[in-house]
Amino acid sequence: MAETEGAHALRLLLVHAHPDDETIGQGATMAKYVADGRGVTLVTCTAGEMGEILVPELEHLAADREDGLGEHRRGELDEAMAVLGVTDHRFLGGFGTYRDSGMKWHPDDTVGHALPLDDIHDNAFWHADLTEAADHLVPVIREVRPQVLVTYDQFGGYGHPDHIQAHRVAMYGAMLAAVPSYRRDLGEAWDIPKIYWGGLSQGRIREALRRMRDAGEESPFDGLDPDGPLPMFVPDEDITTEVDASAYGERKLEALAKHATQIKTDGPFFALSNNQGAPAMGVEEYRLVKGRLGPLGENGRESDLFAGLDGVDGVGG
Ligand SMILES: CC(=O)N[C@H]1[C@@H](O[C@@H]2[C@H](O)[C@H](O)[C@@H](O)[C@H](O)[C@H]2O)O[C@H](CO)[C@@H](O)[C@@H]1O
Ligand SMILES: [Zn+2]
Repeated sequence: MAETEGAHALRLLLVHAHPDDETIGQGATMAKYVADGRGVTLVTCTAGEMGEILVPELEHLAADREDGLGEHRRGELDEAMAVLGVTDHRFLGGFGTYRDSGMKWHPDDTVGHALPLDDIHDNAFWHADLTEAADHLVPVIREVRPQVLVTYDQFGGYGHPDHIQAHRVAMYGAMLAAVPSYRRDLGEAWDIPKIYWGGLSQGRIREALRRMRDAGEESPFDGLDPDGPLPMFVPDEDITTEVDASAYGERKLEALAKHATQIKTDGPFFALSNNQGAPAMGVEEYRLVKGRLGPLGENGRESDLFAGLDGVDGVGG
């Protein structure tokens, strides 16, 4: 059961598609801001019912058997959020409203992103009505009144249909929530001052892949050439913000391990982290897509998602 946030002066809202995306993308940032006394609210759009199951003794939960993976991943998410200290996490529209769409890569390159399996469920998130889904987010935005929203880019990061849909719902919901005359029954309008898309820069992934190659480690990204083009990652020049939450890198790894059906702790992903060291896992990158950048560091990037908000409603000073 989500707890309503206390009166935090600074509040972050994250919108993600499946349990585990939040920790993979922003787990260290979430832990840092909770520790800094800021409000952190997570909205997850599906329960990940169609995911793979990396734990053999849980294979009976698969969608084509007992179809119990969504409920199990709800528990994994609870445990991961407990590790990060996040107490306010909700499912869009309530648990089970939207279902994981599954994924397969479309054979036609012009589509460019994964498409769900043909026989997906009626309430698959990919087929959600955008306004209906956004209307589940509007009251959350108007209740939480966040200064910062984080979601995916238009490609959903790596092209998963639910990530793309979560991006659309988050961006459209933020726009609708800001319109005073829109659905007054859903609360008083709130215009989120800063919106970011999470991302991983080509520079950081290239450096990590080269380090693993040189160390003879297996790469978690099959077939990626560290010296070749990396179009599925963000060009360095597009990254505006780098949150150094390296002090929470271990916490992030601990939370990732709670998503045990999805992430192997003895797999190359953890090897990547072990190779880089947990602190490196705690540096998380963002693109500011709405609002004003705060002060830039020597790296030419902003270091705090809440920077540059002076004088904005809800922020002291
Ligand atoms: C990180 C993420 O978004 N995971 C999704 C994704 O999982 C992939 C999927 O199961 C694919 O079939 C596997 O080969 C791949 O290794 C997985 O990462 O898609 C799932 C189904 O929609 C989703 O539940 C999972 O959270
Ligand atoms: Zn996902």
